[in-house]
This record gives sequence, C-alpha cells and structure tokens, in this order.
Amino acid sequence: MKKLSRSFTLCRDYSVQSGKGMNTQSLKIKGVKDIIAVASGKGGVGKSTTAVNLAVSLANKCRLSVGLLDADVYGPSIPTMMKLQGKPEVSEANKMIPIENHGVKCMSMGSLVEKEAPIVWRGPMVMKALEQLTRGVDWGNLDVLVVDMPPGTGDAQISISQRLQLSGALIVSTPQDVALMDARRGVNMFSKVAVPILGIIENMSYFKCPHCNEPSFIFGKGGARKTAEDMGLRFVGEIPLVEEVRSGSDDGVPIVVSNPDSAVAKSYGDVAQSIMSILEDLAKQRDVQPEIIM
Ligand SMILES: Nc1ncnc2c1ncn2[C@@H]1O[C@H](COP(=O)(O)OP(=O)(O)OP(=O)(O)O)[C@@H](O)[C@H]1O
Repeated sequence: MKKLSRSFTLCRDYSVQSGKGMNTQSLKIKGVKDIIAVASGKGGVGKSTTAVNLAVSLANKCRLSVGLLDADVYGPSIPTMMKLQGKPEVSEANKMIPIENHGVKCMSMGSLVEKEAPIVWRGPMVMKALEQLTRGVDWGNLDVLVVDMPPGTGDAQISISQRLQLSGALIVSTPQDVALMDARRGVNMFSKVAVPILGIIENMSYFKCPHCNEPSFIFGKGGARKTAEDMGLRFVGEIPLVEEVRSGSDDGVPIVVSNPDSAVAKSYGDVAQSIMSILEDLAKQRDVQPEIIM
C-alpha cells in the first residue's frame, strides 16, 4: 500500500453499459450494485445529514455493504460528519482506498485537501476530481453507493447524474416553500437525464418542545408530502428538527450510531428499508442490458 501522492492517473478499467433509454456516456463502477444520489435543489436543507444517516442505516440496520461519496467538492462536510481521519492510502493498482468509519466506506475531497484550504476550481477541474473520487477509488464490492450531491441543479449536478449510472435519486427538502420550489427543480433535472426519483424525504419537519412536548412547525407543515403527492412521487418519511441530529453531525457520530433506539434513528432506518425495497422494484422493472467492457 502506498501513501497518497499529489497526482495519480485516471483509471480506465471500468465497464460501460449501453442500450435503450441509457446514456451511452453513463459508466458503471465495477463491483457497485446500486448508486443512489441524495440531492436537494436548495442548500442547507440537510442533504449531507440525510446521506450520512441513510448510509449508516443501510450498513448497520440493513446489513449491506455501503459506500458514501461526498460529491460536494466545494463544501465537503462528510469528513466531519463521519469523523474521517487522515488521507486515503493508495493501492498497488493506483486507486485510493476509502476511509471507513461507522461501517461505511467514505471518499471525500475534504480528505484530500488541507482542512481550511479554499477549493477554487473551474467546471472541468471539478469533473476531473469527481471522476477520480468515483473511478479512481477501490470501492470493492458494494451493495449501495450513496452520493451526497452538491446543492443546486447546475452543470456539476447534471454531469454527475449523466456520468454515474444512478439507480435513482432521493430528494431532500424542508417543508418551506422556497426549498420545495428548488426540490421540484431537482426532480425535473433528474427526470431530464432519465434518473428515477426514489422519493422525497422531508427534513426539519417540526420541532418538539422539550418542556411541553408540543410540536412547532417552524418551516411550515406537510409541504414535502403535498409536493410528493402533486408530482406523483413517493413520500419516504419525515425527520424532525432535533438537537441530537445536529450535534451528532458536528461530532462525527451520526444519531443512528449514538442513539440507535431514538425515534429519529428509527425513522432513518425505516427510510433505508423503503429505499431498498424501491431499488428492488426498480431492478425488477429494468430491462436486462448486455454489458460491454471497455
Ligand atoms: N433534522 C435535523 N435536526 C437538527 N439539525 C439538522 C437536521 N438536519 C440537518 N441539520 C443541521 O442543519 C445544518 C445543515 O445540514 P446539512 O449540512 O446536512 O445540509 P446540506 O443540505 O447538506 O447543506 P449544503 O447545501 O451546505 O451541503 C447542519 O448544521 C446540520 O447539522
């Protein structure tokens, strides 16, 4: 095993699938069964928090082999949220070895650059970095690779959706109108690139007063469920605004690890199970395509 060097060549040993309804540029990562994007139109709605708790639930509750890719190259938060330490090592095959914690193999730009270094790349550099973070990594055999997408619906998001052969996308939104408007944009972007929407999850649905136990609907009530209904999409669950969720993210110990019996951890577990059954349904529906190895 080698230490990570500053430059390493792009790997070319990946397979390509082509066929009806499939983007010919869409590339499969060897050994990875399903790749799912966790996305939101708007920033700050809890996309990374959802991706982390979902990935750990898939690993620990559903007993799957799981990877987590931080595709938010400009604002990588996965190293903090998953308490990733050090830089990834490089294998003999010149591939980076993901850093594993809480049962999940993780890869993030934040593990490659100095902590407070600004990331000031232009578009092509970002795509090259993402290419390296996906195919330049020895993921091994994974049941699911969860991709924490950058916020928004711009070039980077479209390119990632096209280049990775996504099995589907989970949209995260708060119940607030401005977030829901951007969530709709996210849904439409994935539809344009023929990525199935797995469902919408509502984050920060309400806050329960620790004194009187009354819920307050700080960002509005039921907005994401209604949007899902309007758009003919599945509503996969709601996660309240909970201090322990925030502190778990800041401390690098997600609530599904620190307090697995809490109601919130159980909700994340239920979402993970729903996602797996949706993926199974989608796999059944998918046409079987011949795989061409480049
Ligand atoms: N359910 C929740 N309860 C309490 N705090 C939460 C919850 N979800 C997210 N947070 C907190 O809200 C903040 C934003 O969350 P997060 O970083 O996951 O959002 P994001 O959508 O990934 O943001 P960005 O667009 O910057 O990548 C973080 O401080 C996080 O700890």
